[in-house]
Amino acid sequence: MGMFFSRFFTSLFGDREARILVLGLDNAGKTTILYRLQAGEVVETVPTIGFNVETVQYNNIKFQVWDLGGQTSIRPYWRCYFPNTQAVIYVVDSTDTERMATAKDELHAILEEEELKDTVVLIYANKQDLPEALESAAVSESLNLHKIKNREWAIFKTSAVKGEGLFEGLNWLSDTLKSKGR
Ligand SMILES: Nc1nc2c(ncn2[C@@H]2O[C@H](COP(=O)(O)OP(=O)(O)OP(=O)(O)O)[C@@H](O)[C@H]2O)c(=O)[nH]1
Ligand SMILES: [Mg+2]
Repeated sequence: MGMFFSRFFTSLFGDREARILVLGLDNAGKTTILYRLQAGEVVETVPTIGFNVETVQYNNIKFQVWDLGGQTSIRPYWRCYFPNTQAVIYVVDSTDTERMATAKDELHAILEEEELKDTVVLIYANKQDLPEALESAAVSESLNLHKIKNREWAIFKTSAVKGEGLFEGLNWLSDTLKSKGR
């Protein structure tokens, strides 16, 4: 009953909440994206050891955005943050062709996780302001996105430094979460 009323009031007043994890290899631009979304500015970052968490209010959803460090040695700790997550934003450095295969493996490992099986996945093909950046179709192919089954996903080209594509992606995410009644 309590649950019913809280859902009812949420749909009436629109203050839905969603917990989002921002994952991806180190240097992909996760922290830059988090602060671009939250504060609208480019901050100087250092590699994240642990996490940053901020609230981003968008389209009547209060997103609780968790940005986790992506270095190889700390990736095993991502799983500590998996429970109760509605969406994953997976960030790829579109210029890092050398590590595209690693980025693919990490993404598909995430998609296999039981605790994340109901999550929606938004992929940001980041650093599009750089001339050597791969197009989203090439990133999509390198990451084997066509193999993703039984889950909503989308890829957006982004530049965290220019502030491009980020909110388009978040828009897709909020629409998708709303249509799933999350
Ligand atoms: N040119 C360009 N550089 C970017 C972009 N996004 C991030 N960067 C740069 O990439 C570097 C790494 O960015 P971070 O946001 O710290 O990367 P991260 O994914 O949080 O890395 P970890 O915390 O180690 O996992 C920084 O020098 C950023 O300024 C972008 O869209 N374009
Ligand atoms: Mg970081």
